[in-house]
Amino acid sequence: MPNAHTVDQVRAAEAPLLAGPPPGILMQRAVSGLVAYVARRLGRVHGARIVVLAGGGDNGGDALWAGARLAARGARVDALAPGRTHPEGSAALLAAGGRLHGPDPAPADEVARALVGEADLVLDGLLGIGGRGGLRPAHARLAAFAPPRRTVAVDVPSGVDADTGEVAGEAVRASATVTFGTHKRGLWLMPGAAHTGPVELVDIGLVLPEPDLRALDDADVAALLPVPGAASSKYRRGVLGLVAGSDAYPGAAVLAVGGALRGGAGYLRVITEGRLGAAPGDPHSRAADLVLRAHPEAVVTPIAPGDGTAMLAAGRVQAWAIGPGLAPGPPVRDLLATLLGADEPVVVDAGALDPLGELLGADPAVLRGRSAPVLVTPHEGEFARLTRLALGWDPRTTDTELARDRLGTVRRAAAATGATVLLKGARTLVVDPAGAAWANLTGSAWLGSAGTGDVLTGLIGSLLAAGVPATLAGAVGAHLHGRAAERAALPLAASDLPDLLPRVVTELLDGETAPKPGHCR
Ligand SMILES: NC(=O)C1=CN([C@@H]2O[C@H](COP(=O)(O)OP(=O)(O)OC[C@H]3O[C@@H](n4cnc5c(N)ncnc54)[C@H](OP(=O)(O)O)[C@@H]3O)[C@@H](O)[C@H]2O)[C@@H](O)CC1
Ligand SMILES: [K+]
Repeated sequence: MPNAHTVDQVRAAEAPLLAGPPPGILMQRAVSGLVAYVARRLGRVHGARIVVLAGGGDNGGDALWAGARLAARGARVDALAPGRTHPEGSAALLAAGGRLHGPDPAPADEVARALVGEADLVLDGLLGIGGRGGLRPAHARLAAFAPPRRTVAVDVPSGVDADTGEVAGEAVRASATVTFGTHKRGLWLMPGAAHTGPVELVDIGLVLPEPDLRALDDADVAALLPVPGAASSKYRRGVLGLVAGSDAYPGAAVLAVGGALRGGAGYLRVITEGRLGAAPGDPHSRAADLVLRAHPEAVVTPIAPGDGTAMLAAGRVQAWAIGPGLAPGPPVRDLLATLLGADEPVVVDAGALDPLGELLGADPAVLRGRSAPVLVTPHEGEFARLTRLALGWDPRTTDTELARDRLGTVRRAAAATGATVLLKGARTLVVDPAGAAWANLTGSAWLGSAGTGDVLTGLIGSLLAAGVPATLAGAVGAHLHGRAAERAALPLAASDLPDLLPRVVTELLDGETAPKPGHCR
């Protein structure tokens, strides 16, 4: 299981190792890992042109020492220093035949631009975990010169807050980040996570405490997946009640059903909202027709809008998912209130999120009396609306807070509402009311298209129905959903995802997609 720690946790873990002999051992371990990565990436060190962006702290020290070792192996190394430099690092570089530009006089922009333009690789050692606030102007100017495809960030892309992922002003964009000891939390949190490229973890021998943020890898997900055994039956594997689809939005139900079926639900009851047919007891809905045409294995019950009694009468379930393709309004609020009154786990998405916000606004304790969890799955816009309705947060402030401290903001929302919050996005986060948090490391930017969230809701609902605890159901669902997206033909459409899940699950269970140690995308 990959883990991420806060800067304070890293500092505390480093302290005993820094206090003991031999001096500088941690930095030399870090440098060895960094040089090994660079050599592997370049293929040939001798004759390669390397530019080091060297800040004044130990992060600059790492980059300068790496530069020295690469220069000793025949690379041409130029270091650009916007201020004072790490004394031992710069001395080592000069002794190995490297060149140091700056700090007095400061390297001219034309010189920096020319060197960086010719470089095979740029090592960003401007700032690491000791950085505070936005980059200072001289650092920011150099950061702007770093070419994203040829830049490797040392520990953290400079300008990205290592704790929160905040990017205040200019920040290096790297094609990869080599980080030391553990993943820094900010590497997994947007917007900083967009600056890292793949992250390579170098073990420097830290003994670390419980992580502040976790991620699942393929092996974790394979171990958590509910797999039927000899004693399984369609009921024992879990019955999901999926409330999705209306006459206005029937397609969302089809997508959610696809996700649910490929999530392994043993039995799927689909409740669609429609108008009542001509004869009493003859309800009819477009969503029901579409679902049955696409997925004949689903058992579909059309109900009149807001008819909670008919919804519950569809049969017993182990978990509910509600929202895809529903238009927010009083009928959905009634259905949701009915589900909250029953004590099964519930996934709340899309058209059921505003109604949940209203229920929470009217009674902040509405989720506290339940023993079964409620998992909400908003994207950023829906999160801002949900927290406005439920908690009275100003949506503009919420947007700012999400950019400043995404994890902290989601933790506050989960704690205040009593819901487990899955915030969808480039690095989906899942946080339970007690603050336990997972970041999802799979996926592709192509997932940002209509309908992909409906598939995710069905998938997570299936996992909940099979008995996977809510936070893990969210994290496992997001992982599988992301892996499916990585395998999609491009451009991806949401309806491709359910059909890609069987291959993903098969590979996971066969152990074929295990990532390289320490590597996350
Ligand atoms: N400790 C260890 O054992 C190991 C540590 N390792 C490495 O050390 C790194 C941490 O090193 P660090 O603590 O020296 O911090 P780091 O980020 O290099 O520089 C901080 C200095 O920069 C300045 N500054 C601050 N904010 C700024 C801003 N916005 N814009 C511009 N400048 C700013 C400020 O200096 P000031 O000018 O204020 O005196 C501050 O003192 C870590 O990321 C890893 O790479 C590895 O070798 C493994 C072993
Ligand atoms: K850096």
